[in-house]
Amino acid sequence: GLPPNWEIRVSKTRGIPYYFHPQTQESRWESPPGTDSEKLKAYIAAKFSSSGASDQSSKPQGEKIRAAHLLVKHEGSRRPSSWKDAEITRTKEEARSILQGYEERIRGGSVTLAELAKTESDCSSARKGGDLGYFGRGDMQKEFEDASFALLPGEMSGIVETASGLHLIERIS
Ligand SMILES: N=C(N)NCCC[C@H](NC(=O)[C@@H]1CCC/C1=C\[C@H](COP(=O)(O)O)NC(=O)[C@@H](N)Cc1ccccc1)C(N)=O
Repeated sequence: GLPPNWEIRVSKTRGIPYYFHPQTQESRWESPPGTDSEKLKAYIAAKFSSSGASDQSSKPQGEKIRAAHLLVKHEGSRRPSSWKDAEITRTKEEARSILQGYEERIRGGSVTLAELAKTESDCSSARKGGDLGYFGRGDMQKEFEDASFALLPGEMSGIVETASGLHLIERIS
């Protein structure tokens, strides 16, 4: 797979995959150092060969993936309320630092995303450890979809922002 926080995206102009690092906004054609190239080559082949041209529009429509997420909402969320909190008043920056703490603990191996999501996620999927089941393109908000589909199974995203709030996403399959 890719080193953490790197994503694979498809260049709209050249229709080929490139590597993107959301936190630094860095993008590059060649894979970042630390990439497990055998696994990545297999992933790219699987992901882009079936659709011929690698642009997303010709992607087989049925492709579904399964992912879990941990959502921390904030005062600017489209629905600042959840099973945990009738009225969510934390700021977006407070939400970000909370989620950064969770991300460090998960990457450090002391806790899993599913365990934290159960008690901490502001999404109703918390009761299932954040598991959203299978979904395809067009089901989720675009930022969430793009981040999820760029993950290899077993990989976790960095912090992803949607109108719902801030998420950590782990692709299951
Ligand atoms: N499986 C699907 N197709 N379910 C429809 C998803 C709708 C989609 N949702 C999102 O994109 C975000 C990312 C993941 C969760 C989510 C938002 C919200 C929380 O944010 P809020 O809406 O208060 O702003 N949780 C949900 O929707 C939950 N039903 C997800 C879920 C819960 C339990 C089991 C399965 C799925 C959207 N297009 O808005």
